Amino acid sequence: MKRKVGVLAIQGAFREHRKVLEKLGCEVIEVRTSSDLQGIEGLIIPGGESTAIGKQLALDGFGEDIITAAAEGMPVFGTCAGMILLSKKIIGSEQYRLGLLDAVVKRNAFGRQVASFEADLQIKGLDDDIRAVFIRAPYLLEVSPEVDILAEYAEKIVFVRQGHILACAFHPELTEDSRIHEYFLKIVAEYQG
Ligand SMILES: NC(=O)CC[C@H](N)C(=O)O
Repeated sequence: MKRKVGVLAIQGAFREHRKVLEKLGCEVIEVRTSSDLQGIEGLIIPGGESTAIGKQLALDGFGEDIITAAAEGMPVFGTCAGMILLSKKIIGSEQYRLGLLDAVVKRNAFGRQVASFEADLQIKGLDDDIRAVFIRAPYLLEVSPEVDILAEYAEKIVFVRQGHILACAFHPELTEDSRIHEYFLKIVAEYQG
């Protein structure tokens, strides 16, 4: 049986995530409304523009339904804008957020000069480095003790796991290396059997 994984498809890099998940043998559901959440075993929130995605989540209880599904055990993986949307607190912004990750996030945090860059990251639990693509990336300023830090770049927190919630500041869907998605699928298997 194929794993059924949802990708939030409001705005941003959802097609790229879809491709990686399909390559890994998943059935991919593009999630645009609450009813699309039915039957999915995990959800990816892509990079893009967190304010635009958040505005849609704030409508018709869509975000609340994602929070409920996560509370019932559905793993959620947020990348870049997705990490912002998962965080409990966004510095300097009152925009909508899901708050599933006990962390404080800073948007566009690496500054204008280095708005986009690539770096090799050492990831906890992986043998070889990952080439990570950062695009106007956020980083986490603070995390609670329940949050496991999986990678840092320039001493900033850029990849974390809190139980079945996974978040990274970079774009794992833009490189050929699919180990980050595989890591998420392991969490899905762990929580959904
Ligand atoms: N590549 C991205 O997802 C950038 C995130 C964007 N800076 C935001 O705040 O939403």
